[in-house]
Amino acid sequence: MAKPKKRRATATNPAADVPKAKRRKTGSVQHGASRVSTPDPGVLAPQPPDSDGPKSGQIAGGDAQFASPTESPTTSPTGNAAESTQQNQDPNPRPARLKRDSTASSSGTPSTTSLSISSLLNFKVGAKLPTPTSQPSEDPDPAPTNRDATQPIFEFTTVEGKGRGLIARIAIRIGQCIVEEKPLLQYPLDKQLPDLQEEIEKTIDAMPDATKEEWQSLTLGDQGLDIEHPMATMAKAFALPSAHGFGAVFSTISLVNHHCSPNAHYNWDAERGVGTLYSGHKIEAGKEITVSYVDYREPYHRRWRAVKRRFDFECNCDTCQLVGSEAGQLSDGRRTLIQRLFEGVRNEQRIKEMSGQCLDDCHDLMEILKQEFPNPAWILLAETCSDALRVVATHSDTDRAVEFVKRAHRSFAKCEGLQAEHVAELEMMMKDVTGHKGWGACCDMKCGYRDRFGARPSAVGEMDEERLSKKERKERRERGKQLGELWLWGIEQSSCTT
Ligand SMILES: C[S@@+](CC[C@H](N)C(=O)[O-])C[C@H]1O[C@@H](n2cnc3c(N)ncnc32)[C@H](O)[C@@H]1O
Repeated sequence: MAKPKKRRATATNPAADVPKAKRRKTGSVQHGASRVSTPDPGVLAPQPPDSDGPKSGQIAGGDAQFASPTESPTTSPTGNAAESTQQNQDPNPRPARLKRDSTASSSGTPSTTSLSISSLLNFKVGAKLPTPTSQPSEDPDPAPTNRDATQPIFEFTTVEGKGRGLIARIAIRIGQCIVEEKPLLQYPLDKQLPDLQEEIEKTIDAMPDATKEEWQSLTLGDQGLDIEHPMATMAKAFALPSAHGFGAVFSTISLVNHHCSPNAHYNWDAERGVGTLYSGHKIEAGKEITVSYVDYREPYHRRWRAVKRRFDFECNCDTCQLVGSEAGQLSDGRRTLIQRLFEGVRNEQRIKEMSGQCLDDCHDLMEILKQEFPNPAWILLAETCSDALRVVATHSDTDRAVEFVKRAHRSFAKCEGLQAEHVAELEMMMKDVTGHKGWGACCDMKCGYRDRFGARPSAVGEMDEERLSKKERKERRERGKQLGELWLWGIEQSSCTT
């Protein structure tokens, strides 16, 4: 998984969005899914074994924690998958195709620095993060967590045309934590192979035996490895983005294969220094668990090139196999549109001057995403809610912001867990939405926002509900819901005035 690129990197989500309070630094390895502060070059972080020994749910001796088949929190639509991406990576990642001992341990606590990873969420500088609670407040449909689980819900199997992969042993619910684990090691992605080789050798030498074994079990031979820099090429092949500009190699998560319509989502949790893998939608027993190594919103040819250039293989996933067919053309058309819409709704000038259009576009995005990913790409839906939140926050529209922040929180929580940094930020915003970094950024009374978006209309009349039949009450509620949706997205319809 060499060359991870920035998570959710977009032209309109610059590092400047990151709250200053969260741009902490340490002298060495840095953690945080996508933003870099200045890393101390060349510091690799060997991961010492947990002093407490293996915990339940870990791969023996290690820190990977799995969801338990016995745990069954309620689930609902949620979070999927996306790109875990970072762009400054190695050009020649090589796949390693060797068996691994699934009982080996992962380990270690990297020295951490925390950076805000919320490329889509803008929080005011100096805002204090809440301590994440076990359940999101006011979330009627909380994301399941399985962090204390005891049994793996997947197994490692050979997958045709891909080498090893993770297969669901049992049905996995939407938004379920599949695994979270500490990395075996981390390294700066911009290191050149000779330097990296040297540093990784030192790091491995310093590893406890159990960790060393896990590292070795990732690959059992030299196949695909650069003879002069075998360790470095191996690290590049298995790295996922961790702190900005750094890659992390995991005992388990690094073995998840790529798909252009993935069903799981990888995230780096900077606060805790762990990688997490959450299911993006229901995964049936026997199905492969996949993530996307690249920005899968792109059409086929761009994805193909990105995978080839950064990871040096040709994707054979179901979505890529549509190429040349009508379905493939439709998919490409939708993804091209999805990309354009994302770009448009993140353009600050446009948010200020064409807020109505931006909100419309967010609404269209939701619809197209649902068409393109019938198994919902929840991470993309979550991002869309965040984008809509930014639009309405810019214009100090509290009513809509409250709604979007709830939706974004719920979707992100299911993709990345309640403890993820920006999920915690959203949770705090749910208490005070004016804490959004962009709150009130547009003070221009000529922007037209107020003309177009009025206050929330009362969805239904004053009629006494008790006089209605059950059926009428139900219809009325449905109608109210529809009107609420139209209002939320600023969609003008005469029926709104019912
Ligand atoms: C990080 S490794 C994943 C684990 C790997 N399957 C193994 O056995 O070590 C990435 C490699 O897996 C293979 N792979 C992953 N996803 C694939 C896909 N969609 N199509 C073809 N090969 C894939 C490629 O060889 C790639 O270089």
